Amino acid sequence: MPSPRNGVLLVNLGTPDEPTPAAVRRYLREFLSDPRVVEIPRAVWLPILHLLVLPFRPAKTAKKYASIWMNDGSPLRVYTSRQAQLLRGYLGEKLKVQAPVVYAMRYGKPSVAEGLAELAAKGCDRITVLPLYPQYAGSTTASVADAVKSGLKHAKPAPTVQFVKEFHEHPAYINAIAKNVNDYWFKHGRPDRLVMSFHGIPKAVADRGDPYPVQCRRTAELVATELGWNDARTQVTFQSRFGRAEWLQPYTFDALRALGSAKTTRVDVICPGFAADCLETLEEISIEGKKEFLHAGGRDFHYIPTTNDTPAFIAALAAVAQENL
Ligand SMILES: C=CC1=C(C)c2cc3[nH]c(cc4nc(cc5[nH]c(cc1n2)c(C)c5CCC(=O)O)C(CCC(=O)O)=C4C)c(C)c3C=C
Ligand SMILES: [Fe+2]
Ligand SMILES: [Fe+2]
Repeated sequence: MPSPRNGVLLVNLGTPDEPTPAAVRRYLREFLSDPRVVEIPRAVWLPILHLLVLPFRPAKTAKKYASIWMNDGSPLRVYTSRQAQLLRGYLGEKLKVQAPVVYAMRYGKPSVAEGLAELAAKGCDRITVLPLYPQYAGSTTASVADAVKSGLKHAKPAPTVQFVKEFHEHPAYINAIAKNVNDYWFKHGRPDRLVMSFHGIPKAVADRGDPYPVQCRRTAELVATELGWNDARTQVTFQSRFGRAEWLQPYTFDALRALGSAKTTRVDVICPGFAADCLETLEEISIEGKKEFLHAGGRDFHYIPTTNDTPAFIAALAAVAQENL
């Protein structure tokens, strides 16, 4: 019997191929058609999506993507692909675990099915799927699980799959976030207030039992404690509200405006729920959030880049992957 061969599949959300309305429309069509993402009856949602969202939103969103685009493409893709490459090296050299690591995107390319096929072609029959979402949410994590299930429908023989449901309180993850903040503060000094901003979800979804907000608050508490800032200087907020329904509160922009009005001298913002910098951090927080704070009367705004390809975060991914190999 040949020994089983491990492989790791990192999965992130996905991002447009180009910062153009057409590419953004393709991306949003796939993303927002997922019933895990918009939990309203299809007969109600699909007409709204096709008549009110897809004709208008892509042009606006494409401009935002253009403002953060990197030489090598969308930041989310650039960092996710670096994470896969660095994790492969880390597992092999530091942990002596020979396991191919590939990345996939839940929406767009390379798809989860393609990632699974690539690992199968490398001879992997035990696959650890590591969604790059530290906090579990139905709209993100469970949607990756759906894609894995359908991606393996025709696999013969199907590999054994270990699915990482969450790592929101893993010590190596908490350490990577705290170290990133401390390194930043060592270079740039400390703020008066630290805002930890997480992507929101609809309040109704949370009320139906999604563990996401509890996990976000747990992560924030652990990071704050690690920093010695588990007190009134730190606050947790939720960003990226989509649509008119109520989302998790407090909203990040409201909090930034309130801090500005209170003449807070300096605010630093971190986004611990994002494994990679992306539109939601680089445009919404670093550009728009800064404007909100400064226009309201704040003086100094710092967005601390997320952990991206920092060694401590790669070590955290390696620890999480290894525990699930
Ligand atoms: C980190 C976890 C995320 C959760 C939870 C999440 C929920 C969620 N998102 C939308 C709608 C949109 N999100 C968009 C972008 C986006 N979202 C996440 C992460 C989470 N989303 C990331 C990493 C990104 C950035 C992608 C990139 O290319 O950089 C967008 C697209 C941009 C836009 O048009 O505003 C939408 C739309 C919903 C509805 C939802 C939960 C119900
Ligand atoms: Fe989102
Ligand atoms: Fe947004």
